[in-house]
Amino acid sequence: ATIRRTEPTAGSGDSARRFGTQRVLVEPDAASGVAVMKFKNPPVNSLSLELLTEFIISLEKLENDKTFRGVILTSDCPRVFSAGLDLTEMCGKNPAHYAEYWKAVQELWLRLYLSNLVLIAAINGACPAGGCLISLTCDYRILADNPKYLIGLNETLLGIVAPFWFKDTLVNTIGHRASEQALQLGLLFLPAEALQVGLVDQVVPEDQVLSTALSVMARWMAIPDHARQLTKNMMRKTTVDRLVKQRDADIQNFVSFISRDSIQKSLQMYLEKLKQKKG
Ligand SMILES: CCCCC/C=C\C/C=C\C/C=C/C(=O)SCCNC(=O)CCNC(=O)[C@H](O)C(C)(C)COP(=O)(O)OP(=O)(O)OC[C@H]1O[C@@H](n2cnc3c(N)ncnc32)[C@H](O)[C@@H]1OP(=O)(O)O
Repeated sequence: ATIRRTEPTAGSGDSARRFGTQRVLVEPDAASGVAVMKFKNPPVNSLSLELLTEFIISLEKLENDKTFRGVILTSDCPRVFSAGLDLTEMCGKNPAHYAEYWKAVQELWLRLYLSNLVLIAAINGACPAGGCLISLTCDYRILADNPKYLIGLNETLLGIVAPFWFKDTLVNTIGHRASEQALQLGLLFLPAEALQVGLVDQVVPEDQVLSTALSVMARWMAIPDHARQLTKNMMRKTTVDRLVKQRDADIQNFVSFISRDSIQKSLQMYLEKLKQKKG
């Protein structure tokens, strides 16, 4: 994927400078050590190969810069946090493309789930499937209180299956029984339901999502990094290791599953339905 970096905006010092790429805007505040990362892949922030690649690059840059200890993930697109994996990357392409795409999805999850940074999701829009997965990798989730902003792993509604590491991430967050129902039924939760089941940690009015994320961040930043990071590692490493041990097999599984005629048909029909919704 070709990555175009954005120029820093004119400002009065580091904290006023923006950086990032075409699809991932980064607003750093060096003074507080917190950066706000905004996905900008209109119309719905679908996780295309380009967006995944730019996300990984931007995250790596922040991880390697000791100035930053916390990142808030949010959307620059109105009403959608992320529509999840890009269905056009999984439809009508060849096995080599599917393999490359899946490797990038794995890579992003691995980096996010064990990130040394404090990650907070400021969920300011709809958050299905892969979008929900991204938020689940964070240490804390704040969802805007809007009945249109549904969140959940809805893969079964598309006729596909959430991979085991999506499932593990959900189980680690809301527990086994709730995950069993949520995954099989492909549940998309309203904000109040998401809060009740523990899928998000707070639901706040839409105009307070970012300010709430910043004040929650201050609390997490007050904890010494080494102690917090070791604790996070202790909680999450077993889950990560499961995928690391079988990364290639997981790619092969994905490629053969997604290449099936029946799965391709389901995905095409789902995409068609999304397009028809407008007309
Ligand atoms: C047993 C072995 C198992 C191995 C594992 C195998 C397989 C598992 C693989 C993957 C797991 C999958 C994870 C996923 O994330 S799949 C994606 C699921 N996403 C969704 O279901 C969301 C679909 N989108 C929506 O519901 C809505 O778009 C929205 C996000 C609620 C926003 O609604 P809004 O009304 O604002 O927009 P539109 O619906 O009009 O959409 C605008 C435009 O965007 C296109 N689009 C929407 N979502 C996607 C997407 N995910 N990918 C690509 N394109 C998308 C939509 O078609 C419209 O396009 P148009 O051309 O008409 O403008």
